[in-house]
Amino acid sequence: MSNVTVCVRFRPLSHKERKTNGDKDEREEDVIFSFDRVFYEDAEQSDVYNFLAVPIVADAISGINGTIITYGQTGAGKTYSMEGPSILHCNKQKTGLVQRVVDELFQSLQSSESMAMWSVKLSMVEIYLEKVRDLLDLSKDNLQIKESKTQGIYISGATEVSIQNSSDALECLSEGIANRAVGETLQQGSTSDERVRGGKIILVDLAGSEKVEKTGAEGRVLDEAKTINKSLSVLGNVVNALTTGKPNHVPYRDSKLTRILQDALVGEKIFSGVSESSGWQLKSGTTVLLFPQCFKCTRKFVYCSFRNKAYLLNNACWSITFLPLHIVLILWQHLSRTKLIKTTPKSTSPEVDSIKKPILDSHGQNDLRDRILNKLRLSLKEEDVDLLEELFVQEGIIFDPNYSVADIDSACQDAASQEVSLLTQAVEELKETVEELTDENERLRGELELAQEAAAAAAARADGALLGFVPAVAISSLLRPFGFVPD
Ligand SMILES: Nc1ncnc2c1ncn2[C@@H]1O[C@H](COP(=O)(O)OP(=O)(O)OP(=O)(O)O)[C@@H](O)[C@H]1O
Repeated sequence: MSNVTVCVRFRPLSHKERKTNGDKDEREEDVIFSFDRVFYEDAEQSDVYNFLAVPIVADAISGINGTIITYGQTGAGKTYSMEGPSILHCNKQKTGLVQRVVDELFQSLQSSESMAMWSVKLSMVEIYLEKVRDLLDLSKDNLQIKESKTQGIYISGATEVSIQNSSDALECLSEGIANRAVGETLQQGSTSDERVRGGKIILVDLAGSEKVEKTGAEGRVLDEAKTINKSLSVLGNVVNALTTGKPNHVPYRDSKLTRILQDALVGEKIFSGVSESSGWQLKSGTTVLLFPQCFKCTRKFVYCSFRNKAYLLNNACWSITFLPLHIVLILWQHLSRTKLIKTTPKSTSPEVDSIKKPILDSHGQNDLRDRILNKLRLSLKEEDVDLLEELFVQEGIIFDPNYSVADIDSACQDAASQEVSLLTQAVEELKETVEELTDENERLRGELELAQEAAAAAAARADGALLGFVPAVAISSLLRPFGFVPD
């Protein structure tokens, strides 16, 4: 059964980060996401592997494809999670996902009788400026992505190294990594009798999109950043199309990344008997999205939760000083929709159960979130909606599992009317101020007129003695051009 799992991993702060701002509480606001699993800074590599990769290896051996994608800003820990400190030389505790996947794969294959005939092939490619480069043969710098009935999506002409054991695999991976891997694919196939069963594991280290914003990059670096952004945005569009009812127009072909990941993301119409089922599902096995992060401060609220797998990440936060937050949010929005494709929740471990907080089901939660925010946006400004979000979170309205949909709706209305009444009060206060100012203006005008009359009378008395009668107004207009202004 298809499944998309979304995890976040917080790495420990480095010594320098601790010195600069690690001890300070710089939080202005919390960021709250929900994930299938949160790995905190004390999580071991084995915890991450056991949760997200073990099922993928088991699926691959049964001929089901699996994909692990890491996404995050520079220095967040993508490579550490994937490869550990070094693909070849690192202690057991720090060994990354790639090595563990390889070890487990060979152990399982070698111990499985039904897998007496198997073969494992490994390819490594990098998508660079929308060209697929072969990291095991750098002369192949523009490989084509093709599709066949038997193989599904494949990279035509990519070097496939036959691997007999895990140390061969790691040597080969290390060679490819030295050629600067962005994406890595590890493919395993097996044959038995006349049946051919192939499972593919794709391991992807997505480049971060923040580079262009933070560095003001130019030239080639800018081109690089733009293509990275484009492929991330196409990834979002693909997931969007799969989840929002236009599966006939899924733009897999708009980027090399999505084309390669098509098997992992593909939507497939499910037929049940003679009647077509309503849903679209992922055809492949598990796709895992791992977001490595630093455990730092935050500025904005976000929340989402998923059916039977909702986690409240209380007080978990990170710095947006270098986080391309809007990119993450857009991606996140797509990812939360991805969850809607999933039809059968997987059972989770007791450890996971102990930290999770199931809320509403994914449809309910997403509908509810959209409804609340759309309602508020109709009547309030964006900043006000942000404030209300803050209020909701502080009051625990959104996330308290005891709140019903009706409670939340009514809380939303209360908050909106509270906002309206504050605004009405402000208008009343403004009206009073305007009235006071009008009165003051009137009073000043009166004083001015009196003063003008007095001045006119005095002038008339003086002129009358010499010239006879001259109207006061005429005197005042004669004197004004010379700067005379009566008190
Ligand atoms: N979970 C962790 N535990 C201990 N150290 C970690 C952890 N995650 C990352 N680190 C350390 O943090 C630093 C940055 O990690 P890493 O190189 O994996 O980041 P990255 O996301 O791959 O960055 P880039 O995109 O620049 O390659 C490294 O020194 C790494 O050893």
